[in-house]
Amino acid sequence: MQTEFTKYEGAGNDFILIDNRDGVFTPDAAVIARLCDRHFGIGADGLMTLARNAEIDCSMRYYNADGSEGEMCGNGARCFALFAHHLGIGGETKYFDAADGLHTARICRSKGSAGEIELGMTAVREIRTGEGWWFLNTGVPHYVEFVDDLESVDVIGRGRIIRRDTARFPQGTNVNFVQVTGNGTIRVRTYERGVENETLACGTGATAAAIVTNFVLQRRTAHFAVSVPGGELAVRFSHEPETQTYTDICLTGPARRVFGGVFDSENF
Ligand SMILES: N[C@H](CCC[C@H](N)C(=O)O)C(=O)O
Repeated sequence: MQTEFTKYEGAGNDFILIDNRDGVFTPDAAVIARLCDRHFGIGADGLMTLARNAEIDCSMRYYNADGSEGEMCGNGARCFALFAHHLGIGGETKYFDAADGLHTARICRSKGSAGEIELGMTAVREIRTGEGWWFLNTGVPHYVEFVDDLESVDVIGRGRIIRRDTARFPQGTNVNFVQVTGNGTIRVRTYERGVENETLACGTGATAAAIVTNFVLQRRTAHFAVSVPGGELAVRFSHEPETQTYTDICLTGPARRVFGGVFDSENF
C-alpha cells in the first residue's frame, strides 16, 4: 500500500506527518521506528497522524522515533497545526486534541512553506522537586536541572540514565538542562524519551524549563525567550504565585514544510 507523507520541522525538531482522515494508516511501532530511522527510512524525531474529529478541527496522535506513543509534542503540534493549515482544515485558529487534552494553535504568520504558530498548552501537572532537580508534566513528563555551562554538559550520557530512572519517574522522563542567561532568557538542551540522540529542540521541554525558572527564581517574569540548539522559541503563561499555579500557557515558534513523498508499506 502506498502512503503519502509530508516532512515538517520546528526549530530543528523534525517529524513525518500523515493525513489519516481516511483512517487507512494503522500506526504500528515497528513500522514507525523504521520510517523515522535516518538510514533505513525517511528520518525524523517523531511521527504524527492527523485524524478526523466530529466536534473540533482534527485530532493529533504523536509517536516517538522508537515507535512509542507520547501524549504531546510542542514542536510537533506547531508543525501539525501548519500541516492542517496547508490541508485547508480549520480557520486561523485550529482546534484539535492530542492524548493530553485539547489544544488551540493560532497561525500568526504563514508564507510559502513556513509559518509562526502560537500553541496553547494544557495546564501544568505534578510539579515536584528533589535535590538539584525539578519535575513537572507539560503534556509529557519533564526533568529540569540548572547548569552554569550548557556546552560542557554530557546531555546524551546523563540524559540516558535519568530518562530511565523509573524509581523517581515511573513513566520515564524527558531530560532538560537549563542555563539562565538573563532576566527572562534561558538556554535549553534536551534528551527526550523515545529518541536515541539529542534533539535540536523540545517544545514541551522549553515550556517546562521556563516554568521551573519562574518557580525557582520566584520572579514575576511570565515571558521567556528560550534558545535551543535548533532555533528560538517563546513561552508565556499566567502565574498565581500564592498557589503556584500556571495556566494559559503558550508556546510560540516556527514550523516549516520541508518535503513530501510516498512510501510503500510493504518496505517497512
Ligand atoms: N519533541 C517534543 C516532545 C516529544 C515527546 C516525547 N519525547 C515523550 O515524552 O515521549 C516536544 O517538542 O515537545
